[in-house]
Amino acid sequence: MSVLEARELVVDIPGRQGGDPLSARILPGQRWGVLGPNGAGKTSLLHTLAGLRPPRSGTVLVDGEPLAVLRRRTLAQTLAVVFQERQDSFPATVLETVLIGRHPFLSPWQREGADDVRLAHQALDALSLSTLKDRLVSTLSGGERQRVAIATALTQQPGIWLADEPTNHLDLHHQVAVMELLHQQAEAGAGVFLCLHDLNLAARWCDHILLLYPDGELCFGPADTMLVPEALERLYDQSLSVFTVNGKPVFVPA
Ligand SMILES: Nc1ncnc2c1ncn2[C@@H]1O[C@H](COP(=O)(O)OP(=O)(O)OP(=O)(O)O)[C@@H](O)[C@H]1O
Repeated sequence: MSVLEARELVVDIPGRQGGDPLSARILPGQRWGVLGPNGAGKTSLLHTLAGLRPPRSGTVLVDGEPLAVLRRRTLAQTLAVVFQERQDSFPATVLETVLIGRHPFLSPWQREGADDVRLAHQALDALSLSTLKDRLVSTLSGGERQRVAIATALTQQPGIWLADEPTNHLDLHHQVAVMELLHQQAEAGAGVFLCLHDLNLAARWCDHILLLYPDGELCFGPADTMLVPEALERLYDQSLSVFTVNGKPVFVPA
């Protein structure tokens, strides 16, 4: 189990002055959803938390250690990133790609062992990809590639998930399956941090919400305190109608 912490973190958004510093801890078992309009800085925040982009100021810590002093290998054994965009041009099969999730645990030139292959097959099964295991990733549909990316992260068995729009390209059934999978990961002790565009997926599956405004203003807290129509209407500059289904709010454009 791992803790991801942002301490007085200001993300470096080119051309943006200021921005609220973020001080928050993503604890084991928590499911965070980041909401905000296009260009608000969700991806930049996620990349900064992953150590892929230097912050303008402040620190990111994993288990109390600043990213700057953590070995990349240790970080890769702890934290998985599912990117919004990816290049799958390298000619590799689905199984070979998913096995990349085991690489942080292998020494240089070490081949994957039986346990690594078993974990990869489990992940393929969880994402309904087993029948595609020998296909070249470059031949897959957008939604199938998205599921390969999530299966690769699952094979990594991370304590912290950073996923940028993990339901991108997915049909309704697979959106629900992926959100359920992330819920199970949290129940097993992972911290989950997601950028989302779908308010209703966030309302149903996230227990913490971070609202990110285009000028860098932010606020966060338990989901039921953040998913307030007035706040969301200001966030998206869009009037909303709200219904309640199974005890959860459902938002539709008014
Ligand atoms: N390398 C860069 N150079 C210049 N501008 C950048 C760079 N990276 C990000 N930006 C700008 O920073 C802002 C935040 O981008 P980011 O991708 O983080 O937003 P987002 O909230 O994830 O948007 P979306 O919902 O469209 O995915 C955008 O205006 C973007 O154009």
